[in-house]
Amino acid sequence: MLGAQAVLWALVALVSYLLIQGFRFRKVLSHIPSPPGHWLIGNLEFLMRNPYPGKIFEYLRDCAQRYGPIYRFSTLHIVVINLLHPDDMELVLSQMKHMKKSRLYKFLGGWLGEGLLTSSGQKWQKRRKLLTPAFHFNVLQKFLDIFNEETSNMVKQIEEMNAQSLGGKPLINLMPIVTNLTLQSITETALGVSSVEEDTMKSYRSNIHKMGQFVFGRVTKPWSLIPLVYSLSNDYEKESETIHSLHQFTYRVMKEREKQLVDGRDEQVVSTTYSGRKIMKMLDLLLYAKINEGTIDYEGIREEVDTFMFEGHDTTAAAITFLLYALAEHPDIQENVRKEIQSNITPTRTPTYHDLQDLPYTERVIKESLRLYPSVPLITREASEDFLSHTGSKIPKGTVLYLHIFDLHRNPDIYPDPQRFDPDRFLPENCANRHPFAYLPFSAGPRNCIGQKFAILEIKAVIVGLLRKFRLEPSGCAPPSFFVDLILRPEGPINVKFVPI
Ligand code: HEM
Repeated sequence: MLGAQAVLWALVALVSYLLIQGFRFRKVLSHIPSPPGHWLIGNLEFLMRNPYPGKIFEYLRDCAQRYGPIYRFSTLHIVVINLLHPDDMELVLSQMKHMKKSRLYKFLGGWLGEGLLTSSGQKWQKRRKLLTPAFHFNVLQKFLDIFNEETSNMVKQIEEMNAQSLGGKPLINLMPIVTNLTLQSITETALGVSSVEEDTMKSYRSNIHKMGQFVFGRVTKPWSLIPLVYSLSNDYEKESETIHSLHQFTYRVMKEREKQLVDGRDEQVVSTTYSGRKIMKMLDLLLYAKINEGTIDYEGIREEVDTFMFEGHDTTAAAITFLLYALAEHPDIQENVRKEIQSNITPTRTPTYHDLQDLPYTERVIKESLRLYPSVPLITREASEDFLSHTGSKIPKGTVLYLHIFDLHRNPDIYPDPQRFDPDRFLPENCANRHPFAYLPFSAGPRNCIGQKFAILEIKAVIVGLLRKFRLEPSGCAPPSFFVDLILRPEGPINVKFVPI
Protein backbone atom coordinates (compact mmCIF):
# COMPACT_ATOMS: atom_id res chain seq x y z
CA MET A 1 0.00 0.00 0.00
CA LEU A 2 2.80 2.32 1.05
CA GLY A 3 4.63 1.34 -2.15
CA ALA A 4 1.62 2.30 -4.32
CA GLN A 5 1.31 5.64 -2.52
CA ALA A 6 4.99 6.37 -3.09
CA VAL A 7 4.63 5.62 -6.80
CA LEU A 8 1.58 7.89 -6.97
CA TRP A 9 3.40 10.77 -5.27
CA ALA A 10 6.40 10.26 -7.49
CA LEU A 11 4.10 10.47 -10.50
CA VAL A 12 2.39 13.63 -9.25
CA ALA A 13 5.81 15.20 -8.65
CA LEU A 14 6.99 14.19 -12.12
CA VAL A 15 3.88 15.51 -13.88
CA SER A 16 4.08 18.79 -11.94
CA TYR A 17 7.73 19.19 -12.83
CA LEU A 18 7.02 18.53 -16.51
CA LEU A 19 4.11 20.99 -16.55
CA ILE A 20 6.19 23.73 -14.92
CA GLN A 21 8.90 23.12 -17.51
CA GLY A 22 6.26 23.35 -20.27
CA PHE A 23 4.87 26.64 -18.89
CA ARG A 24 8.38 28.07 -18.71
CA PHE A 25 9.01 27.26 -22.37
CA ARG A 26 5.57 28.51 -23.43
CA LYS A 27 6.24 31.86 -21.69
CA VAL A 28 9.62 32.35 -23.31
CA LEU A 29 8.24 31.46 -26.75
CA SER A 30 4.87 33.22 -26.37
CA HIS A 31 5.74 35.86 -29.02
CA ILE A 32 5.72 33.15 -31.73
CA PRO A 33 2.27 32.63 -33.30
CA SER A 34 0.37 29.53 -32.27
CA PRO A 35 -2.97 27.89 -33.01
CA PRO A 36 -5.32 28.26 -30.03
CA GLY A 37 -5.05 25.52 -27.40
CA HIS A 38 -6.12 24.51 -23.90
CA TRP A 39 -4.47 26.47 -21.04
CA LEU A 40 -3.10 23.29 -19.45
CA ILE A 41 -2.55 20.72 -22.17
CA GLY A 42 -2.12 23.13 -25.09
CA ASN A 43 -2.75 21.72 -28.57
CA LEU A 44 -2.87 18.18 -27.26
CA GLU A 45 -6.57 19.00 -26.91
CA PHE A 46 -6.89 18.92 -30.73
CA LEU A 47 -4.89 15.69 -31.01
CA MET A 48 -7.03 13.98 -28.38
CA ARG A 49 -10.27 15.06 -30.05
CA ASN A 50 -8.99 14.01 -33.48
CA PRO A 51 -6.75 10.99 -32.98
CA TYR A 52 -6.74 10.16 -36.70
CA PRO A 53 -3.50 10.33 -38.66
CA GLY A 54 -5.17 11.95 -41.71
CA LYS A 55 -6.83 14.67 -39.57
CA ILE A 56 -3.57 15.53 -37.86
CA PHE A 57 -1.82 15.71 -41.21
CA GLU A 58 -4.48 18.22 -42.39
CA TYR A 59 -4.20 20.17 -39.13
CA LEU A 60 -0.46 20.63 -39.62
CA ARG A 61 -0.97 21.76 -43.23
CA ASP A 62 -3.58 24.23 -42.05
CA CYS A 63 -1.26 25.57 -39.31
CA ALA A 64 1.48 26.01 -41.92
CA GLN A 65 -0.86 28.15 -44.06
CA ARG A 66 -2.18 30.22 -41.18
CA TYR A 67 0.82 30.68 -38.92
CA GLY A 68 3.92 29.77 -40.96
CA PRO A 69 6.84 30.21 -41.61
CA ILE A 70 7.45 29.76 -37.89
CA TYR A 71 4.82 28.75 -35.35
CA ARG A 72 4.53 27.07 -32.01
CA PHE A 73 2.37 24.41 -30.50
CA SER A 74 2.48 22.60 -27.23
CA THR A 75 1.40 19.17 -26.13
CA LEU A 76 1.19 18.93 -22.36
CA HIS A 77 4.74 19.73 -21.23
CA ILE A 78 6.44 19.76 -24.64
CA VAL A 79 6.63 23.00 -26.61
CA VAL A 80 7.39 22.55 -30.29
CA ILE A 81 8.66 25.22 -32.67
CA ASN A 82 7.68 24.46 -36.26
CA LEU A 83 10.02 25.71 -38.96
CA LEU A 84 9.11 26.03 -42.62
CA HIS A 85 11.53 28.61 -44.01
CA PRO A 86 14.70 27.58 -45.89
CA ASP A 87 16.81 30.00 -43.80
CA ASP A 88 15.74 28.23 -40.62
CA MET A 89 16.26 24.80 -42.19
CA GLU A 90 19.80 25.91 -42.99
CA LEU A 91 20.37 27.27 -39.49
CA VAL A 92 19.40 23.97 -37.92
CA LEU A 93 20.65 21.41 -40.42
CA SER A 94 23.89 22.83 -41.72
CA GLN A 95 25.80 22.90 -38.44
CA MET A 96 27.00 20.26 -36.01
CA LYS A 97 25.28 22.23 -33.20
CA HIS A 98 21.68 21.05 -33.43
CA MET A 99 22.25 17.43 -34.35
CA LYS A 100 20.46 15.92 -31.38
CA LYS A 101 17.24 14.18 -32.39
CA SER A 102 14.14 15.26 -30.47
CA ARG A 103 12.24 13.22 -27.87
CA LEU A 104 9.88 11.99 -30.57
CA TYR A 105 12.61 9.60 -31.75
CA LYS A 106 12.67 8.05 -28.27
CA PHE A 107 9.38 6.37 -29.20
CA LEU A 108 11.46 4.32 -31.65
CA GLY A 109 14.03 3.42 -28.98
CA GLY A 110 12.62 0.00 -28.04
CA TRP A 111 12.87 -1.07 -31.66
CA LEU A 112 15.82 0.81 -33.20
CA GLY A 113 17.79 1.30 -29.99
CA GLU A 114 20.45 3.94 -30.57
CA GLY A 115 21.19 3.25 -34.22
CA LEU A 116 22.34 5.81 -36.75
CA LEU A 117 18.91 7.42 -37.11
CA THR A 118 18.21 7.87 -33.41
CA SER A 119 21.61 8.26 -31.75
CA SER A 120 23.45 11.49 -30.98
CA GLY A 121 26.90 12.76 -30.03
CA GLN A 122 29.97 10.57 -30.19
CA LYS A 123 28.03 7.37 -30.68
CA TRP A 124 26.43 8.78 -33.82
CA GLN A 125 29.74 10.15 -35.10
CA LYS A 126 31.52 6.80 -34.68
CA ARG A 127 28.70 4.84 -36.32
CA ARG A 128 28.40 7.28 -39.24
CA LYS A 129 32.15 6.97 -39.86
CA LEU A 130 31.96 3.19 -39.65
CA LEU A 131 28.98 2.89 -42.01
CA THR A 132 29.76 5.53 -44.66
CA PRO A 133 31.99 3.16 -46.74
CA ALA A 134 29.03 0.77 -47.08
CA PHE A 135 27.62 3.27 -49.60
CA HIS A 136 30.82 3.53 -51.62
CA PHE A 137 30.38 3.73 -55.38
CA ASN A 138 31.95 0.25 -55.81
CA VAL A 139 29.35 -1.30 -53.51
CA LEU A 140 26.44 0.51 -55.17
CA GLN A 141 27.58 -0.68 -58.59
CA LYS A 142 27.35 -4.29 -57.40
CA PHE A 143 23.90 -3.68 -55.93
CA LEU A 144 22.50 -2.71 -59.32
CA ASP A 145 22.37 -6.39 -60.38
CA ILE A 146 20.05 -7.06 -57.45
CA PHE A 147 17.84 -4.02 -58.18
CA ASN A 148 17.56 -5.17 -61.81
CA GLU A 149 16.74 -8.73 -60.78
CA GLU A 150 14.10 -7.63 -58.26
CA THR A 151 12.57 -5.36 -60.92
CA SER A 152 12.35 -8.34 -63.31
CA ASN A 153 10.57 -10.28 -60.56
CA MET A 154 8.11 -7.43 -60.16
CA VAL A 155 7.51 -7.32 -63.91
CA LYS A 156 6.70 -11.08 -63.83
CA GLN A 157 4.39 -10.58 -60.87
CA ILE A 158 2.50 -7.82 -62.73
CA GLU A 159 2.29 -9.99 -65.87
CA GLU A 160 0.77 -12.79 -63.78
CA MET A 161 -1.74 -10.40 -62.19
CA ASN A 162 -2.66 -9.11 -65.65
CA ALA A 163 -3.02 -12.70 -66.99
CA GLN A 164 -5.26 -13.76 -64.10
CA SER A 165 -7.66 -10.88 -64.62
CA LEU A 166 -10.60 -11.47 -66.91
CA GLY A 167 -11.80 -8.46 -68.90
CA GLY A 168 -9.11 -5.78 -69.30
CA LYS A 169 -6.05 -4.94 -67.29
CA PRO A 170 -6.70 -4.82 -63.54
CA LEU A 171 -5.95 -1.92 -61.26
CA ILE A 172 -2.92 -2.92 -59.22
CA ASN A 173 -2.40 -1.63 -55.70
CA LEU A 174 1.17 -0.34 -55.80
CA MET A 175 2.35 -0.11 -52.21
CA PRO A 176 2.37 -3.88 -51.36
CA ILE A 177 4.21 -5.02 -54.50
CA VAL A 178 6.66 -2.14 -54.40
CA THR A 179 7.33 -2.72 -50.70
CA ASN A 180 8.08 -6.36 -51.45
CA LEU A 181 10.66 -5.27 -53.97
CA THR A 182 12.38 -2.76 -51.69
CA LEU A 183 12.37 -5.14 -48.73
CA GLN A 184 13.92 -7.96 -50.77
CA SER A 185 16.44 -5.48 -52.18
CA ILE A 186 17.61 -4.15 -48.81
CA THR A 187 18.03 -7.64 -47.31
CA GLU A 188 19.97 -8.82 -50.34
CA THR A 189 22.11 -5.73 -50.81
CA ALA A 190 22.99 -4.15 -47.47
CA LEU A 191 22.59 -7.35 -45.46
CA GLY A 192 23.69 -9.90 -48.04
CA VAL A 193 20.86 -12.36 -47.31
CA SER A 194 18.71 -13.51 -50.21
CA SER A 195 15.28 -15.05 -50.66
CA VAL A 196 13.48 -14.25 -47.45
CA GLU A 197 10.18 -16.19 -47.56
CA GLU A 198 7.03 -14.33 -48.57
CA ASP A 199 5.35 -15.02 -45.17
CA THR A 200 8.27 -13.61 -43.24
CA MET A 201 8.22 -10.50 -45.42
CA LYS A 202 4.51 -10.12 -44.88
CA SER A 203 4.78 -10.34 -41.13
CA TYR A 204 7.77 -7.94 -41.13
CA ARG A 205 5.77 -5.42 -43.17
CA SER A 206 2.77 -5.72 -40.91
CA ASN A 207 4.94 -5.25 -37.80
CA ILE A 208 6.42 -2.06 -39.24
CA HIS A 209 2.89 -0.75 -39.79
CA LYS A 210 2.02 -1.64 -36.22
CA MET A 211 5.07 0.29 -35.01
CA GLY A 212 3.82 3.30 -36.95
CA GLN A 213 0.50 3.03 -35.15
CA PHE A 214 2.14 2.72 -31.72
CA VAL A 215 4.31 5.78 -32.33
CA PHE A 216 1.32 7.74 -33.62
CA GLY A 217 -0.77 6.57 -30.65
CA ARG A 218 1.80 7.89 -28.21
CA VAL A 219 1.74 11.33 -29.80
CA THR A 220 -2.02 11.60 -29.27
CA LYS A 221 -2.33 10.03 -25.78
CA PRO A 222 -0.99 12.38 -23.09
CA TRP A 223 -0.32 9.70 -20.48
CA SER A 224 1.82 7.70 -22.87
CA LEU A 225 4.23 10.62 -23.27
CA ILE A 226 5.54 9.72 -19.80
CA PRO A 227 7.63 6.54 -20.20
CA LEU A 228 6.84 5.11 -16.77
CA VAL A 229 3.10 5.46 -17.30
CA TYR A 230 3.32 4.06 -20.83
CA SER A 231 5.18 1.01 -19.58
CA LEU A 232 2.10 0.10 -17.51
CA SER A 233 -0.31 0.29 -20.47
CA ASN A 234 -1.82 -2.32 -22.76
CA ASP A 235 -0.28 -0.64 -25.80
CA TYR A 236 3.16 -1.08 -24.28
CA GLU A 237 2.61 -4.80 -23.98
CA LYS A 238 1.48 -5.10 -27.60
CA GLU A 239 4.34 -2.89 -28.76
CA SER A 240 6.82 -5.08 -26.87
CA GLU A 241 5.48 -8.18 -28.63
CA THR A 242 5.83 -6.46 -32.02
CA ILE A 243 9.38 -5.36 -31.23
CA HIS A 244 10.26 -8.86 -30.07
CA SER A 245 9.08 -10.28 -33.36
CA LEU A 246 10.98 -7.61 -35.37
CA HIS A 247 14.14 -8.32 -33.41
CA GLN A 248 13.81 -12.07 -33.94
CA PHE A 249 13.83 -11.44 -37.67
CA THR A 250 16.88 -9.19 -37.39
CA TYR A 251 18.84 -11.70 -35.30
CA ARG A 252 17.96 -14.39 -37.82
CA VAL A 253 19.34 -12.32 -40.70
CA MET A 254 22.51 -11.52 -38.74
CA LYS A 255 23.14 -15.16 -37.81
CA GLU A 256 22.47 -16.33 -41.37
CA ARG A 257 24.96 -13.86 -42.82
CA GLU A 258 27.58 -14.66 -40.23
CA LYS A 259 27.21 -18.36 -41.07
CA GLN A 260 27.47 -17.70 -44.81
CA LEU A 261 30.74 -15.85 -44.24
CA VAL A 262 32.15 -18.44 -41.82
CA ASP A 263 31.26 -21.26 -44.25
CA GLY A 264 32.99 -19.30 -47.01
CA ARG A 265 29.81 -19.22 -49.11
CA ASP A 266 30.30 -15.56 -49.98
CA GLU A 267 33.02 -12.94 -50.15
CA GLN A 268 33.04 -10.37 -47.38
CA VAL A 269 35.20 -7.82 -49.20
CA VAL A 270 33.46 -6.36 -52.28
CA SER A 271 36.57 -4.47 -53.40
CA THR A 272 39.57 -2.59 -52.10
CA THR A 273 40.23 1.14 -52.62
CA TYR A 274 43.51 2.54 -53.96
CA SER A 275 44.51 3.34 -50.38
CA GLY A 276 43.93 -0.32 -49.42
CA ARG A 277 40.64 0.23 -47.51
CA LYS A 278 38.31 -2.79 -47.66
CA ILE A 279 34.89 -2.07 -49.13
CA MET A 280 32.07 -4.24 -47.75
CA LYS A 281 28.33 -4.46 -47.54
CA MET A 282 26.76 -2.79 -44.56
CA LEU A 283 26.21 -5.88 -42.38
CA ASP A 284 29.62 -7.32 -43.32
CA LEU A 285 31.30 -4.07 -42.29
CA LEU A 286 29.64 -4.33 -38.90
CA LEU A 287 30.48 -8.01 -38.46
CA TYR A 288 34.07 -7.26 -39.47
CA ALA A 289 34.24 -4.41 -36.94
CA LYS A 290 32.91 -6.72 -34.21
CA ILE A 291 35.14 -9.69 -34.95
CA ASN A 292 38.37 -7.98 -35.98
CA GLU A 293 38.31 -4.61 -34.24
CA GLY A 294 35.90 -5.03 -31.32
CA THR A 295 34.43 -1.56 -32.03
CA ILE A 296 30.82 -2.74 -31.96
CA ASP A 297 28.95 -5.52 -30.16
CA TYR A 298 26.08 -7.78 -31.22
CA GLU A 299 23.45 -5.41 -29.80
CA GLY A 300 25.01 -2.49 -31.69
CA ILE A 301 24.87 -4.44 -34.94
CA ARG A 302 21.23 -5.28 -34.26
CA GLU A 303 20.43 -1.56 -33.83
CA GLU A 304 21.96 -0.74 -37.19
CA VAL A 305 20.41 -3.68 -39.02
CA ASP A 306 16.97 -2.64 -37.72
CA THR A 307 17.63 0.97 -38.69
CA PHE A 308 18.72 0.10 -42.22
CA MET A 309 16.00 -2.49 -42.74
CA PHE A 310 13.41 0.15 -41.90
CA GLU A 311 14.98 3.29 -43.42
CA GLY A 312 16.19 1.37 -46.44
CA HIS A 313 12.88 -0.07 -47.57
CA ASP A 314 9.80 1.86 -46.43
CA THR A 315 11.00 5.31 -47.54
CA THR A 316 12.04 4.03 -50.97
CA ALA A 317 8.80 2.06 -51.40
CA ALA A 318 6.77 5.22 -50.74
CA ALA A 319 8.95 7.20 -53.17
CA ILE A 320 8.51 4.63 -55.97
CA THR A 321 4.77 4.29 -55.33
CA PHE A 322 4.13 8.04 -55.56
CA LEU A 323 6.40 8.32 -58.60
CA LEU A 324 4.53 5.57 -60.48
CA TYR A 325 1.27 7.27 -59.55
CA ALA A 326 2.56 10.62 -60.89
CA LEU A 327 3.73 8.99 -64.14
CA ALA A 328 0.34 7.32 -64.65
CA GLU A 329 -1.39 10.68 -64.07
CA HIS A 330 0.89 12.51 -66.55
CA PRO A 331 1.11 10.41 -69.74
CA ASP A 332 3.12 13.09 -71.58
CA ILE A 333 5.81 13.13 -68.91
CA GLN A 334 5.75 9.33 -68.77
CA GLU A 335 6.30 9.22 -72.54
CA ASN A 336 9.25 11.63 -72.29
CA VAL A 337 10.87 9.41 -69.65
CA ARG A 338 10.31 6.32 -71.82
CA LYS A 339 11.84 8.05 -74.85
CA GLU A 340 14.91 9.03 -72.86
CA ILE A 341 15.30 5.43 -71.65
CA GLN A 342 14.83 4.02 -75.16
CA SER A 343 17.33 6.37 -76.71
CA ASN A 344 20.00 5.61 -74.07
CA ILE A 345 19.54 1.89 -73.41
CA THR A 346 18.69 -0.62 -76.13
CA PRO A 347 15.56 -2.62 -75.17
CA THR A 348 17.24 -6.00 -74.59
CA ARG A 349 20.22 -4.69 -72.65
CA THR A 350 20.24 -4.75 -68.86
CA PRO A 351 20.95 -1.18 -67.69
CA THR A 352 24.42 -0.56 -66.28
CA TYR A 353 25.39 1.85 -63.53
CA HIS A 354 26.67 4.30 -66.15
CA ASP A 355 23.45 4.09 -68.18
CA LEU A 356 21.51 5.16 -65.12
CA GLN A 357 23.78 8.14 -64.48
CA ASP A 358 22.89 9.52 -67.88
CA LEU A 359 19.12 10.07 -67.65
CA PRO A 360 18.79 13.80 -66.88
CA TYR A 361 15.07 14.08 -67.66
CA THR A 362 14.21 11.00 -65.59
CA GLU A 363 16.25 12.45 -62.75
CA ARG A 364 14.23 15.68 -62.87
CA VAL A 365 11.01 13.66 -62.77
CA ILE A 366 12.23 11.76 -59.69
CA LYS A 367 13.21 15.04 -58.03
CA GLU A 368 9.81 16.57 -58.74
CA SER A 369 8.07 13.50 -57.35
CA LEU A 370 10.14 13.69 -54.15
CA ARG A 371 9.29 17.40 -53.92
CA LEU A 372 5.55 16.74 -53.94
CA TYR A 373 5.72 13.45 -52.05
CA PRO A 374 8.74 13.50 -49.71
CA SER A 375 8.80 10.07 -48.01
CA VAL A 376 10.06 11.79 -44.85
CA PRO A 377 7.79 14.85 -44.62
CA LEU A 378 8.98 15.98 -41.20
CA ILE A 379 12.20 15.70 -39.25
CA THR A 380 12.76 16.84 -35.71
CA ARG A 381 15.67 18.07 -33.62
CA GLU A 382 16.33 19.53 -30.21
CA ALA A 383 18.06 22.93 -30.05
CA SER A 384 21.44 22.28 -28.43
CA GLU A 385 21.95 25.97 -27.67
CA ASP A 386 19.97 29.24 -27.90
CA PHE A 387 19.63 30.61 -31.42
CA LEU A 388 17.79 33.32 -33.37
CA SER A 389 15.37 32.23 -36.09
CA HIS A 390 15.40 34.05 -39.44
CA THR A 391 12.57 36.25 -38.10
CA GLY A 392 14.74 37.21 -35.10
CA SER A 393 12.83 35.09 -32.55
CA LYS A 394 14.97 33.72 -29.75
CA ILE A 395 14.71 29.93 -29.55
CA PRO A 396 16.10 28.64 -26.25
CA LYS A 397 18.29 25.58 -25.78
CA GLY A 398 16.25 22.41 -25.32
CA THR A 399 13.34 23.52 -27.56
CA VAL A 400 11.90 20.76 -29.73
CA LEU A 401 12.09 21.75 -33.41
CA TYR A 402 9.93 20.30 -36.18
CA LEU A 403 11.24 20.90 -39.70
CA HIS A 404 8.35 20.54 -42.13
CA ILE A 405 9.82 19.32 -45.42
CA PHE A 406 6.35 18.73 -46.89
CA ASP A 407 5.30 22.39 -46.45
CA LEU A 408 8.70 23.71 -47.49
CA HIS A 409 8.33 21.84 -50.78
CA ARG A 410 4.86 23.29 -51.36
CA ASN A 411 5.70 26.91 -50.57
CA PRO A 412 4.31 28.92 -53.53
CA ASP A 413 6.98 31.62 -53.09
CA ILE A 414 9.62 28.99 -53.85
CA TYR A 415 7.64 26.70 -56.16
CA PRO A 416 4.95 28.70 -58.01
CA ASP A 417 1.71 26.73 -58.50
CA PRO A 418 3.13 24.15 -56.07
CA GLN A 419 0.55 21.37 -56.63
CA ARG A 420 1.47 21.14 -60.33
CA PHE A 421 3.80 18.27 -61.31
CA ASP A 422 6.50 20.01 -63.33
CA PRO A 423 9.93 18.37 -63.69
CA ASP A 424 11.28 21.51 -65.38
CA ARG A 425 11.47 23.14 -61.98
CA PHE A 426 14.71 21.19 -61.72
CA LEU A 427 16.30 22.41 -64.96
CA PRO A 428 19.67 23.91 -64.00
CA GLU A 429 18.56 27.41 -65.01
CA ASN A 430 15.46 27.13 -62.80
CA CYS A 431 17.40 25.92 -59.77
CA ALA A 432 20.23 28.45 -60.08
CA ASN A 433 18.67 31.07 -57.79
CA ARG A 434 16.82 28.71 -55.49
CA HIS A 435 17.80 28.63 -51.82
CA PRO A 436 20.06 25.59 -51.25
CA PHE A 437 17.84 24.51 -48.31
CA ALA A 438 14.56 24.82 -50.26
CA TYR A 439 14.64 21.19 -51.38
CA LEU A 440 15.29 18.61 -48.67
CA PRO A 441 13.87 15.16 -49.47
CA PHE A 442 17.02 13.60 -48.02
CA SER A 443 17.56 16.32 -45.39
CA ALA A 444 20.94 18.09 -45.62
CA GLY A 445 24.13 18.78 -43.72
CA PRO A 446 26.10 16.31 -41.61
CA ARG A 447 23.00 14.23 -40.68
CA ASN A 448 21.61 13.90 -44.17
CA CYS A 449 20.37 10.57 -45.51
CA ILE A 450 23.28 8.16 -45.76
CA GLY A 451 21.31 6.01 -48.25
CA GLN A 452 20.31 8.65 -50.79
CA LYS A 453 22.50 7.40 -53.63
CA PHE A 454 21.34 3.86 -52.93
CA ALA A 455 17.71 5.03 -53.05
CA ILE A 456 18.06 7.01 -56.28
CA LEU A 457 19.82 4.10 -57.99
CA GLU A 458 17.09 1.70 -56.94
CA ILE A 459 14.32 4.10 -58.04
CA LYS A 460 15.94 4.52 -61.46
CA ALA A 461 16.40 0.77 -61.94
CA VAL A 462 12.73 0.17 -61.16
CA ILE A 463 11.47 2.95 -63.42
CA VAL A 464 13.62 1.80 -66.33
CA GLY A 465 12.55 -1.83 -65.89
CA LEU A 466 8.84 -1.02 -65.67
CA LEU A 467 8.53 1.68 -68.35
CA ARG A 468 10.25 -0.53 -70.90
CA LYS A 469 7.53 -3.15 -70.43
CA PHE A 470 4.36 -1.25 -69.55
CA ARG A 471 2.39 1.91 -70.19
CA LEU A 472 1.02 3.13 -66.85
CA GLU A 473 -2.59 4.27 -66.81
CA PRO A 474 -4.33 6.13 -63.99
CA SER A 475 -7.16 4.67 -61.92
CA GLY A 476 -9.41 7.68 -62.47
CA CYS A 477 -9.86 8.02 -58.69
CA ALA A 478 -9.45 11.24 -56.71
CA PRO A 479 -5.86 12.23 -55.86
CA PRO A 480 -4.58 10.48 -52.73
CA SER A 481 -4.82 12.09 -49.33
CA PHE A 482 -2.00 11.47 -46.92
CA PHE A 483 -1.09 10.64 -43.41
CA VAL A 484 2.17 10.29 -41.55
CA ASP A 485 3.13 7.58 -39.13
CA LEU A 486 6.80 6.81 -39.59
CA ILE A 487 6.75 8.07 -43.18
CA LEU A 488 4.35 9.78 -45.62
CA ARG A 489 1.67 7.30 -46.69
CA PRO A 490 -1.41 7.43 -48.89
CA GLU A 491 -4.65 7.06 -46.88
CA GLY A 492 -6.06 4.48 -49.26
CA PRO A 493 -4.54 2.22 -51.91
CA ILE A 494 -2.82 3.82 -54.90
CA ASN A 495 -3.90 1.88 -57.96
CA VAL A 496 -2.43 1.95 -61.46
CA LYS A 497 -3.00 -0.11 -64.63
CA PHE A 498 0.05 -1.71 -66.25
CA VAL A 499 -0.68 -2.07 -69.97
CA PRO A 500 1.98 -4.14 -71.81
CA ILE A 501 3.77 -2.25 -74.59
C1 HEM B 1 13.61 7.81 -51.22
C2 HEM B 1 14.16 7.20 -50.19
C3 HEM B 1 14.65 7.88 -48.95
C4 HEM B 1 14.31 9.10 -48.41
C5 HEM B 1 13.31 10.11 -48.96
C6 HEM B 1 15.10 9.27 -47.21
C7 HEM B 1 15.07 10.40 -46.42
C8 HEM B 1 15.82 10.57 -45.28
C9 HEM B 1 15.79 11.73 -44.44
C10 HEM B 1 14.95 12.98 -44.69
C11 HEM B 1 16.65 11.52 -43.41
C12 HEM B 1 16.94 12.45 -42.24
C13 HEM B 1 16.12 11.96 -41.05
C14 HEM B 1 16.28 12.78 -39.83
O1 HEM B 1 17.11 13.68 -39.76
O2 HEM B 1 15.55 12.50 -38.89
C15 HEM B 1 17.23 10.21 -43.59
C16 HEM B 1 18.15 9.65 -42.74
C17 HEM B 1 18.62 8.37 -42.88
N1 HEM B 1 18.40 7.51 -43.94
FE1 HEM B 1 17.25 7.87 -45.55
N2 HEM B 1 15.88 8.16 -47.03
C18 HEM B 1 15.65 7.30 -48.07
C19 HEM B 1 16.27 6.08 -48.29
C20 HEM B 1 17.20 5.51 -47.47
C21 HEM B 1 17.87 4.26 -47.72
C22 HEM B 1 17.69 3.42 -48.98
C23 HEM B 1 18.66 4.00 -46.64
C24 HEM B 1 19.58 2.86 -46.37
C25 HEM B 1 19.91 1.95 -47.23
C26 HEM B 1 18.49 5.12 -45.70
C27 HEM B 1 19.11 5.22 -44.48
C28 HEM B 1 19.04 6.33 -43.67
C29 HEM B 1 19.72 6.42 -42.39
C30 HEM B 1 20.52 5.33 -41.71
C31 HEM B 1 19.46 7.71 -41.89
C32 HEM B 1 20.01 8.33 -40.61
C33 HEM B 1 21.29 9.08 -40.98
C34 HEM B 1 21.94 9.79 -39.81
O3 HEM B 1 21.27 10.32 -38.94
O4 HEM B 1 23.18 9.83 -39.84
N3 HEM B 1 17.61 6.01 -46.26
N4 HEM B 1 16.72 9.65 -44.73
